[in-house]
Amino acid sequence: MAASLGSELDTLVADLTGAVSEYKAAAANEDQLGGDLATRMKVITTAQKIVHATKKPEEQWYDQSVWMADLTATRIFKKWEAFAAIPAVGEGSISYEDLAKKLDADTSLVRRIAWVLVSTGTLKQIGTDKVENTTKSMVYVNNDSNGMMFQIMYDEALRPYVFMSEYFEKYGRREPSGQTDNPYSFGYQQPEKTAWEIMAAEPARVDAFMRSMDTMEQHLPITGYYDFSWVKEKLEAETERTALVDVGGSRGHAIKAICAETEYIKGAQCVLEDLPQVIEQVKTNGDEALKNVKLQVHDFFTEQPIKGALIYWIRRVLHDHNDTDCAKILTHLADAMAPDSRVLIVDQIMENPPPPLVAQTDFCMLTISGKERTREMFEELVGRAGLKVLEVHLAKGTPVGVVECIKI
Ligand SMILES: C[S@@+](CC[C@H](N)C(=O)[O-])C[C@H]1O[C@@H](n2cnc3c(N)ncnc32)[C@H](O)[C@@H]1O
Repeated sequence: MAASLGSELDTLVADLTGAVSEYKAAAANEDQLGGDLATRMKVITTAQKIVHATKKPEEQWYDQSVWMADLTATRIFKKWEAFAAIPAVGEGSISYEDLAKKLDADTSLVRRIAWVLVSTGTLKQIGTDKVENTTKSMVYVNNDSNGMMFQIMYDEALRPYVFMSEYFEKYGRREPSGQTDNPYSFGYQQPEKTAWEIMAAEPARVDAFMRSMDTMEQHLPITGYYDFSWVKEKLEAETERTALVDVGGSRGHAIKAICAETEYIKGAQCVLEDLPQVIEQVKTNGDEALKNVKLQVHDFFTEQPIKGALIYWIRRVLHDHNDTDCAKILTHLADAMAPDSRVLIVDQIMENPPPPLVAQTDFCMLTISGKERTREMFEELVGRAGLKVLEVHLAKGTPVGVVECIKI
């Protein structure tokens, strides 16, 4: 071992010991503000650095090939409901033979697929002929939202990834910019359609996608990192004024969270905007917490109908779109703003360079011509719409933030 590697490992091990202490302290305090998540991530990233430093360059393909097999084996077992056919954690094991009978498959085939998952720790083998679930494999049982997240990434992103190099051969080495003719539609061999049109043809895929969005929600806090209190005084002086318009607000979950957090922003002062089918669904759902909220059908590529609201809130929308389309969306908001209005863009704020989970999200958005953005990219983007960034408010322990903008 080279001396430099030895001292690098010593430093990393000391960092890891420190990170573990911080994590234990944060976990003991039950820090609700994400400190627990942040300190846990530090343990993981430091441990990964140790592995990275120890691994030789010529060994990288080992992991890459193992992950390819693991992804595929996991997807097959999930589709076959094999994880559900194995007793739940703590309830024992099943022989490969009995599992194969339940799955109507060859025992030898079931064992070979399971071995990949045993090798990566997803499943545990007992002796030579039995297998049991682990807490990791249990996420693939019963439509668990984390398992659905894996499924959606495998089903929706992997095929565009596999064909992406061919895409660039055909369309040129350019960032994709269209709703159609992007790596997603190319990968699905329907270049003339948008991702949503392709997915909509199979209701089960749409259902899986919606479930995965629920999981995303758990990782992307809505409240707790932006101070709405400046709105309070304004609303006391102008009782008729719209407090908040949620642009592309979907089920109204952000409005509910903000009203609950602030109390001084009332549902009746909020407007939920989305496409007709979404607003129709919200009406059908009849959510009691949204009963006073104005439901407004609106296409954000057209003129904003609610003028002079205090806040135009636009969350997890811009990363679906290229810069030209985002500038159009933001320009409609800028045109509707009063001098004291603010646009709050809520999205991931990428670091440069981004950590793996954010880099992969950006890469995934590339398949549909969307992108994640750094603070500088947001500054440039909002400038194109006649806005300027006042401040960026980051949610502790997550890559999410509010980009607070005013009119220039
Ligand atoms: C990724 S979701 C984000 C939903 C919500 N803002 C949130 O934070 O979870 C994007 C939303 O934009 C809506 N949307 C897509 N195109 C739209 C358009 N042209 N006009 C208005 N809403 C649109 C979708 O229906 C969906 O509800």
